[in-house]
Amino acid sequence: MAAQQAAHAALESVRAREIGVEQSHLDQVYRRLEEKIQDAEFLMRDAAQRGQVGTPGALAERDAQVFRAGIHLNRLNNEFEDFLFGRIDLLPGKDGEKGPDGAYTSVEPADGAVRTDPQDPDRKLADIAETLHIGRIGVLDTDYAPLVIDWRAPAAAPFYRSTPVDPGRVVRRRVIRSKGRRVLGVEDDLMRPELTARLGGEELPVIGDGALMAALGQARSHTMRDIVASIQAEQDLVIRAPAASVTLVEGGPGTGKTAVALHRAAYLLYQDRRRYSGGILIISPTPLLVAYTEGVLPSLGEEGQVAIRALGSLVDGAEATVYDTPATARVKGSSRMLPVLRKAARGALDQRPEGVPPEATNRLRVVVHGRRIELDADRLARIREVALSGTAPVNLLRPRARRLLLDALWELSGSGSRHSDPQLSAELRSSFDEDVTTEDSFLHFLDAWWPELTPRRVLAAMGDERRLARWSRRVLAGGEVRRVARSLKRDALSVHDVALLDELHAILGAPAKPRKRRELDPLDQLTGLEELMPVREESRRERADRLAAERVEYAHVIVDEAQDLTPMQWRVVGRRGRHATWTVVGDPAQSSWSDPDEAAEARDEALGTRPRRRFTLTVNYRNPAEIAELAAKVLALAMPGAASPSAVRSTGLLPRYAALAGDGWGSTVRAEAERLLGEVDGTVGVVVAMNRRAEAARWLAGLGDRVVALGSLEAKGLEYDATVVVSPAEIADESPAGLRVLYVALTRATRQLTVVSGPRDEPDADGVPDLLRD
Ligand SMILES: Nc1ncnc2c1ncn2[C@@H]1O[C@H](COP(=O)(O)OP(=O)(O)OP(=O)(O)O)[C@@H](O)[C@H]1O
Repeated sequence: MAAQQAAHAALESVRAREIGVEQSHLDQVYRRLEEKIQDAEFLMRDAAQRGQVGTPGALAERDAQVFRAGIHLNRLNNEFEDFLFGRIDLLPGKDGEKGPDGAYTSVEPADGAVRTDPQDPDRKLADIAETLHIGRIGVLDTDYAPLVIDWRAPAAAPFYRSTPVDPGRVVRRRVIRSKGRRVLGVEDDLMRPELTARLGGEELPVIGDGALMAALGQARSHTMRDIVASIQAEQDLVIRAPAASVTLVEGGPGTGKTAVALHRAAYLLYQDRRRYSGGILIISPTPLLVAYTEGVLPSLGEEGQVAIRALGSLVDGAEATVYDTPATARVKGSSRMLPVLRKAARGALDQRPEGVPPEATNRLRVVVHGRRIELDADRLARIREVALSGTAPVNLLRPRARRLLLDALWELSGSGSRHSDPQLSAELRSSFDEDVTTEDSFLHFLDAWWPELTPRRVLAAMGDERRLARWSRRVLAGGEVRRVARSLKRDALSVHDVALLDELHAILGAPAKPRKRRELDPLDQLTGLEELMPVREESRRERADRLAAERVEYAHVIVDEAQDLTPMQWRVVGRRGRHATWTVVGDPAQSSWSDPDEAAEARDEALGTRPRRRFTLTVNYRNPAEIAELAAKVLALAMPGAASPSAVRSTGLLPRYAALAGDGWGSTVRAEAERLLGEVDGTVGVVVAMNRRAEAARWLAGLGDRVVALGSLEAKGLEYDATVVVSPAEIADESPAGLRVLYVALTRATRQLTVVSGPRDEPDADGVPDLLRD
């Protein structure tokens, strides 16, 4: 006992000493940071004074200097919770080369770095040649020696990549825990345990183990944390993969796909800030997942250049707030909607704007040079047909239609045949056109007969079942038409409607703005150049501005939960990254889309022929083994033969089963949620079938904000300390992809899981539902 106490005391004293070592390094770092802040502030003041000199050169230089110093100050002033979090002690490298961050570049140890102890041939000896500290941003000392290496710099890679199997130069890898300016603890991993390594003449001490386990065991909040201090080797390979083309990442629940995607965005910006000034877009399936993840990039010192958007918020001015039934979603998400939308975009022209009487569009009557000329309904229909031939965007065809109307009126007027002199004839035509196009009756007619269509207007027109049936003939079945039309009658949009709006935007094109009369191009005075009209009515500059405002494209697109994108959503996403490089992360076993083959085809179309690199993540960092094992039973049903990721830890806490008590779901679920709130420090998620969302929120009323109720589709990507999954059978029966959705629901907990069963679950005497029995 006494010996044990002595050993413990000795260990504690080494720990205290090592914390002291890291504390003095952190003090040095902060001293240097303060100097740099002072420098930056000096630069700002200096620049302000320079502004008073007033020569154009000095002003430009001042602006550039203020800009640079401002960015610098901002980064330095950013209060990072754990600014410094890692350290590696390295053997000497093969060559003596140093990189831009001041560290040696060689990955392999120098020959002879490890030697045999002359006194004990079984003992290997080595000296540490270099110690690097890793942090959120790089800091150089006044002599350019690296005080802290940015976690994204090449020299930091061994901190993440080194393993006992493939240690490279790393002997000891240390995770440093700190808060503000205080070092709280250190955790070491030995990469070469067989070695007796010396640093400054003393044997290298090793403190504890399990920095990763400590990170995984922490209570969860409603926001995701970064994982910079514990990125694992297989994850690091993805984060630092070259961005040349498409990086495809697959992995089961909890393997860190979302975390890796976010860290990759920060890494890419660090690597090539100029290239990614075009922006990085991260696409999330739900606003809940956006809210959960959006704090991670600022914690990595990256903001501004990265946009995280939910699929339902990708179109400006539209926001998805309601859900479609699975059957309706299946139709709206399918690429079968494409021909329907194309027909609708042209067909919607027939729909008169509100308050416009029928005679306003089935007859055009104008008075020119004192004569009345009229085009009847048949003639107008033929003109529309000619104008609409081809696949050009409907709104860009309005000038062509206008031109065809003028041609027809001119022909009817008979004026063309009156003069054989081409020049005279052309002059006459031009004055004819001018007369007609300034007449109110013509302008009103054109607005009513060829209205500028907006995506919203076409979508609303599709809410008329008869019309939709016409536009979707031979594409959609009667029941499908009914369901889609009914869903489009409501005011609110679903995530699938937003994709339809974006597609319609592409089909319609932005309305061409006619120029003001005084700006008319001389070319407008010519005849027979219908095809030029769209270009002539809008200058090249205007067009460029319009296109820029119309659609934002990004330099890199990251798709999270990619397995869930419908074919129509892949088209939306594809339009935002036509010239981009891509990172696509997902898990087919969690797909809530009914036809994965159709979605894969659409994905391939969006990604084009760009070469792809594939990665697989294999370790589940979220669920303890006890929960992962239960989820694997559902995986076997949902995707027979698919491999489960291996859980990295176990808690000894088996999932609990509760059967519905006498007074209904409310009291059973509430009691279970209350019990779990008492057992965990963090959050509790209650997952129910989508149609029970509203009542589930009522069951939990008054229990506080550590507990939330979620529909099965909303649980995607999120995690909680404990979860209650309500009626697996109801979730599984919700849609053709129900078993995969249930697999998602069962894999959200980091500590505890309770499954509550109702009669539909056919629970056994222990409350275990039929679906989860062996
Ligand atoms: N290297 C790591 N160190 C510490 N925590 C990690 C690490 N990798 C992943 N985690 C944690 O594991 C959990 C799961 O990560 P994440 O949500 O990124 O997984 P995922 O693969 O996207 O899961 P899902 O497919 O279920 O959405 C998160 O809490 C994350 O912080």
